[in-house]
Amino acid sequence: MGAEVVVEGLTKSFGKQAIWRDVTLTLPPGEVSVLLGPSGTGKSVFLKSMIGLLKPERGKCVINGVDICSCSERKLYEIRKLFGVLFQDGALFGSMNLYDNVAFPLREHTKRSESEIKRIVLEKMEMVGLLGAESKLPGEISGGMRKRAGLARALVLDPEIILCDEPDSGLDPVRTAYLSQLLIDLNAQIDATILIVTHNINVARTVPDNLGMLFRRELVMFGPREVLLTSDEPAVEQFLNGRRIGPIGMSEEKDTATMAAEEAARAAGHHDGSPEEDVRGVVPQMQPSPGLPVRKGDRRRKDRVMRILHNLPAPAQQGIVESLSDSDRQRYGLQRQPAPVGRPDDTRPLGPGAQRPNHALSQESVANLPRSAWQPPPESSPQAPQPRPGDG
Ligand SMILES: Nc1ncnc2c1ncn2[C@@H]1O[C@H](COP(=O)(O)OP(=O)(O)OP(=O)(O)O)[C@@H](O)[C@H]1O
Repeated sequence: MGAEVVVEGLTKSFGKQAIWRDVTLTLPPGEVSVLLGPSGTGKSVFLKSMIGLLKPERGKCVINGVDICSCSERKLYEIRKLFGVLFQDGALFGSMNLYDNVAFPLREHTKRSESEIKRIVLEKMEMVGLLGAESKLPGEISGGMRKRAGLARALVLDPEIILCDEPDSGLDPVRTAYLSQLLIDLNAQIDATILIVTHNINVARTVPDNLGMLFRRELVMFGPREVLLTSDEPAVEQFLNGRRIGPIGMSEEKDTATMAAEEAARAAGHHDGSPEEDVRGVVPQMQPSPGLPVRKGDRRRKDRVMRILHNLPAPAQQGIVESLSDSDRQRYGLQRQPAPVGRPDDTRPLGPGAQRPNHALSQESVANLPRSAWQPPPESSPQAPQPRPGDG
C-alpha cells in the first residue's frame, strides 16, 4: 500500500510574494487525489515542496514518520525514493532515447545489473503502451507519448507516492482520458498514493477519490470528491463551471467593483459565452480497466468516508450514498434511499440559464443515514483502518 502524506500548516512564499499559507491536508494511503486551482495559485510549488525541492517557511509534510521540511539531506534522499514524479512536460533528457530516459533513475539510484534494468524498463514501457518505441528520442514522439514515457520513468523505482503535474496539459481530450485511465489502472495494480495537479474539470470530476482546490493563497477545501463537486463555494462553483462570473479573475482574483459590473452586465442580458449548464454534482468515478484487480484504495476510501459521512454537507452525503452499489449498501447497513429532493433554502443566483443541481438529501434520507461512526465488519475487512480521533 502507498504511503500516507500528512501536510500540516504548510506556508510558502518567495520573498514578499505569499504563495499559500497554512495548507493542511492528508493524502490517504493508496487513494487518488486531485488538486485544482487557477493558474499561478502555487500548485506546482506545492508538489515541489512535497518532494523537498522547495522549502516552505512553516509547517510539516510527514511521510512514514519523517518531516521532509526539517529532516536531514540524507533522510530526504531516502524519502525521495518513495516518489515517482511526472513533470508537466515529461522532463525527459532530449539527447537520450526513451529506454535510457526510463532507465535513468535505476542507474542513478540503484545497483541493479543491466539485465535487471532491462526487465524493469521494458515492463514499465509495456505498462504505458510504449513497447517498441525504446530507441526513439523525445523530440521524435508526440506530447502524449512523452507524458507516457515520463510516467514510465516515474514508475521504475516502484514508487509508493506518484505526483503528476498537469498530466493533461497539451493533450487532446481523448489522450487525456487514456492517460487518466492509465493512472487509475496503475492505482489498481500497485496501490500507490497518487496526487494529480490539474485544471481539467473532467479529470477532477471522474478520476479522484479526494478533491481539493487552492485559491487566494489558501486551500479552499480538500476531502472526499463529493464535497467539492457539490460545493456552493463561489470560487469552486465558478472554477468547475469555467465561468467568468465569480471571484476568480484573469489575474487570479477580482475586486468587488469588477464583480458587481460583471453581474450587472449579465443581468442586463450580456452573454459572455460561459456554459449554460451547471456541471456541479457527482458523476460516476472512473473504474479500472476490465480484467484488472479492484482498487484497494476504493474500498478503504469508502470505509473511511462512511465513518465521517454524518459530518459531511448534505449534498455530499447524497452523492456518496447514491454512488454506493447494492452490496456496499448492505455492508454499511443502509436502506435504499428515496429519490432526492431539491433544496428550498438555496436562493443564490446562478449563471445565465443554469440549473441548480438537485442533490440535497430529504429529511427522511438523512434520518436513514448512520448516526454514529461506521466501522467495517471485522470478518470482512481485517485490515480496514480504525477510526481516528476526530473522524466522528
Ligand atoms: N522558484 C521560484 N522563485 C520565485 N517565484 C516562483 C518560483 N516558482 C514559482 N514561483 C511563483 O509562484 C507562483 C505559483 O507558481 P506555480 O507554478 O506553482 O503555479 P501553478 O498553480 O502551478 O500555475 P499553473 O497552473 O499556471 O501551472 C507564481 O507566481 C510563480 O511565479
